[in-house]
Amino acid sequence: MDVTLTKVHGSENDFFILDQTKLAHRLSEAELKQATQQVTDRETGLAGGADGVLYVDDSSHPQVTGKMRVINADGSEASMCGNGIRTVARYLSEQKQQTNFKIETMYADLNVKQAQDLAPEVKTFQAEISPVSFKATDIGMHVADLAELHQTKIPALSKQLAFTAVAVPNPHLISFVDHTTLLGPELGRIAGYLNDGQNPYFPDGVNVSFVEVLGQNHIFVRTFERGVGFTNACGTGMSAASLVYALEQGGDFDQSITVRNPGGMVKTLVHQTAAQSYWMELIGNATFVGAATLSLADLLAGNFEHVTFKVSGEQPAYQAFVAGLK
Ligand SMILES: N[C@@H](CCC[C@H](N)C(=O)O)C(=O)O
Repeated sequence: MDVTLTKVHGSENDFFILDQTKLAHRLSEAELKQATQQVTDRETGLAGGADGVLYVDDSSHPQVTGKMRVINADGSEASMCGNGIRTVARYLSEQKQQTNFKIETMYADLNVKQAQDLAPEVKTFQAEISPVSFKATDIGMHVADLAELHQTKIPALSKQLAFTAVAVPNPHLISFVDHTTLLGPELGRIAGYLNDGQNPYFPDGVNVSFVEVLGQNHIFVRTFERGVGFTNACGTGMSAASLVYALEQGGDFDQSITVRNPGGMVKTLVHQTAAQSYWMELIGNATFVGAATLSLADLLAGNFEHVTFKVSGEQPAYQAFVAGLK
């Protein structure tokens, strides 16, 4: 039996979409992990590898169009993926002929919709990012018995940098930095340590983002992701960074925030619904790079010698969009 994996990206945070509803039988939990580790490997994987695999399935929830599960490159499961959900939104939109619908994720059924293209021929979708929590118990954080972490130094990590931790609902640690620090080695050092599985602060790991303020409602976010490492962009990280920017650094609620990243640019909106109750909107490209077809046996064996890869032709428009960013 043949399987098709669609290679996609949001801000060059790249994934394969595998639609379980098209298979004769659903992959087991062990197969999901095995297939993900094999296709994502940057050296030996499929079509240059990827940051993870987005598994699409039917949802049993009423009024929900489909379900997304996110498996990181290392085989761990993430509760959400902001760049990924836009590409799954586009995939389901084309499959089901809908433009405004809900997708089931681990903790919430999230609203998604087609948005105005960010640039010519750059298909764009927007997604609700929620639920938000600052509670240490929701973040998996153990820092000096603190119930929450806001703009606080953790001397074991850095004597200079202050951090805020938030779950959206996957866990994020955010620090506002200058340009030199944004591009320097500190992010890799700190995030590498916090994702080593041994440290006492985030035993299950955490996505770590450094943020530079470029102007009013204009930020740059660089992220080291749990379960992956450095990625070109992290959608939930950019949403979390936008929220912390609005709360701590003078960013505006309910107004478009431009978020640059190493792979391009997205827009976010941060909303407050009640005291300490927030949600965000993430708007960005949902680009299909191409489609790989191979046998299920080869997928599970990690044998990519007999793959047919059909290029979509969308990537030049995306690259022109990035080249035009100021
Ligand atoms: N790249 C994603 C986040 C993927 C999950 C993350 N690695 C985690 O383990 O929480 C995004 O765009 O949000």
